[in-house]
Amino acid sequence: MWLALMIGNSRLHWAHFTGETLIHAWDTDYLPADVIQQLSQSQTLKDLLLKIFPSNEATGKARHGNMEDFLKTLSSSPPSPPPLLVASVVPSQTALWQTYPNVRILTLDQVPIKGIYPTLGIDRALALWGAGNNWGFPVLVIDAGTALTFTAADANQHLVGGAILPGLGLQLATLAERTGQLPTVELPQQLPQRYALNTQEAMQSGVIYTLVAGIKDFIEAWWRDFPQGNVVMTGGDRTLLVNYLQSQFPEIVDSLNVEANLIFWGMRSAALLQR
Ligand SMILES: Nc1ncnc2c1ncn2[C@@H]1O[C@H](COP(=O)(O)OP(=O)(O)O)[C@@H](O)[C@H]1O
Ligand SMILES: CC(C)(COP(=O)(O)O)[C@@H](O)C(=O)NCCC(=O)O
Ligand SMILES: [K+]
Repeated sequence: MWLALMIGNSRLHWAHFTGETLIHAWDTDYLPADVIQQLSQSQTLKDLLLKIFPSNEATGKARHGNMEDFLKTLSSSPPSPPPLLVASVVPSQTALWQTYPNVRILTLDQVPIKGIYPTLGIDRALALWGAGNNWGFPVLVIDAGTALTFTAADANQHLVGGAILPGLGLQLATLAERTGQLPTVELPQQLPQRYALNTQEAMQSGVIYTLVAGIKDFIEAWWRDFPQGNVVMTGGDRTLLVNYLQSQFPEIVDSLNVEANLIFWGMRSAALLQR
């Protein structure tokens, strides 16, 4: 067994693999440096997972099923800390994981997309590779994370390019942080009223309606250039975004694939290629 860790700008994304099979994926907050040090001494998988499973329910909520049940099902454990494959877009966080004994850090040159520019985020490259392997190329990946990114590759698995903008959460947070009167606002579960009559809903409306319109525009432009092109959405805000899109442009959602684990598929494939 082995663990994959994708370090994003908001949090850590984990996956537990047995060989090529993804058993379980979950997210946690960043871990303090001393906890990472302790992980190196973890003798069993359960031991290790208990350390990286935060007590805080909200941040530790497993993507699939319940973590407690999952831990109970673990029968065999390896004798030493399990191999850890790390990909990161946060260099200060990557540095903390260098101490882990059985660690491998993925780099951009290990992702077989052609025409990659040197500063492309490895999360974007891995998600693109994972999506193309599963649905086929050409493919456009929309990653609704801290930043929202569009990343596309053509039928020859060559990078077409993409775009980066502040994600849903970041747009709202920036408004609250950089103004004198705007409050902290959560993302609503459903599409709000476009014409809001209070500040919170006005912020939600502005951020959500413009982002949804922008996503629709990117997807339509993609289909003009690549009529057979696939579109895959991932990232922490994917479900909310699909809800919003569904209310306004259901025909777009019909042609959209939504997958939480794209980056892990890319990591699995990159790991296999390196062997
Ligand atoms: N527990 C959580 N912690 C942080 N972000 C969360 C959480 N649950 C949902 N989100 C949403 O996920 C988004 C971040 O997406 P994610 O893909 O996890 O980020 P990254 O990969 O950049 O770390 C935030 O904008 C937020 O709205
Ligand atoms: C665009 C990103 C900040 C997205 O990061 P995320 O929101 O997934 O944490 C990351 O992919 C990155 O730092 N990219 C480097 C610049 C580029 O891709 O061109
Ligand atoms: K992202």
